[in-house]
Amino acid sequence: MKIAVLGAGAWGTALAVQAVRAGRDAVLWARDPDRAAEIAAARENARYLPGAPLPDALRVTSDAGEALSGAALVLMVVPAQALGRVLAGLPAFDAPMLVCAKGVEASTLRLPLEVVAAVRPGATAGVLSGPNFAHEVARGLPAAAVVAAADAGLREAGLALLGSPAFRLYAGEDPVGAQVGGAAKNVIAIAAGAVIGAGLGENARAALVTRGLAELSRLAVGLGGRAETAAGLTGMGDLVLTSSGMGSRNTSLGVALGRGERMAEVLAKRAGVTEGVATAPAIVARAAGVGVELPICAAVADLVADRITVAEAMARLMARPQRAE
Ligand SMILES: NC(=O)C1=CN([C@@H]2O[C@H](COP(=O)(O)OP(=O)(O)OC[C@H]3O[C@@H](n4cnc5c(N)ncnc54)[C@H](O)[C@@H]3O)[C@@H](O)[C@H]2O)C=CC1
Ligand SMILES: O=C(CO)COP(=O)(O)O
Repeated sequence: MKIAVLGAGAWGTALAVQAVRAGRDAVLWARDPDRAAEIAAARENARYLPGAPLPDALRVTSDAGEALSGAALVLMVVPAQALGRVLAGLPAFDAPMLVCAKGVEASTLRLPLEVVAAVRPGATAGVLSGPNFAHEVARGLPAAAVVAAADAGLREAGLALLGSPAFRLYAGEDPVGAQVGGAAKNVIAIAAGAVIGAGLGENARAALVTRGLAELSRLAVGLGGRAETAAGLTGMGDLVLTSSGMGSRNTSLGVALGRGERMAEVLAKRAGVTEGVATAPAIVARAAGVGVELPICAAVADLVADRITVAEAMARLMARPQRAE
């Protein structure tokens, strides 16, 4: 059985390695032919996932038709802001897909599966999400994630095709909650990093992570998802992982901002995507549309737009009216 992995960043590369480990015929698609050739020749994705050798059986191509031909499952692993454009440019395919991006499309305020529905109406799609740093999955270290989809066949196929002893997959029936968790945790992680960078302490970080969880839970419910999903791998699990240390790009960006660096300087130094930056204002606007307030995400949106400092953002959050937890 073949799995096509579209997007050769860190996570796409790690998932392609995982697909081979799970016994599948895996093909990794990179949009740039030179990059695809470079990865195939070096047997390593030196730019996005250095130090992770690629198994011989993994094929790398820049031809999307070749990647998709005969695939039983497609993993969409381009960043959230590129998902719609990439989907629109693909040739026709029938295989179900799992979107692995975590974010909200800034131009439309859509969650990833809403992007799929708009660009590829009728496609069977779900999400793969959970606390998973790419480099650890590539090494085969133990990890768990959720295949969340409305379609039972896709949930079963995802678990059967991609799971392995070190990559434990759970079926999830709340794709909305899973997508909100994946998107919001990136934003909250920026806040968590920012307070650490600014020297505001571990108490502040724990408070932000916990109240951030309340934000993502409220929004999941506001968009038709389930509150309890927030307590699972795609909510609390990923929020804890992402907010815990410099292994996260979102947290490390927050730390740099907390230390007083400007956004332009921070972004200029990084090669990969930091999803929380574009998602912060988008998720706040999307939540406002359903009457849900996200004060921490709103503070991050102001922070990444260089409108306030970390100290000002924290002061604003601390000055909110007292209320029941
Ligand atoms: N890196 C990780 O540990 C994990 C990442 N994710 C999510 O997976 C998604 C992809 O992240 P990474 O693989 O880490 O990204 P990355 O930063 O390692 O690489 C970005 C990839 O996206 C490609 N790309 C950028 N703009 C594009 C465009 N307009 N069209 C097509 N391709 C484009 C780049 O060429 C590159 O291959 C994100 O939504 C991220 O939140 C999810 C779980 C783990
Ligand atoms: O999604 C991730 C972990 O689950 C990766 O987080 P960062 O994008 O912050 O590195």
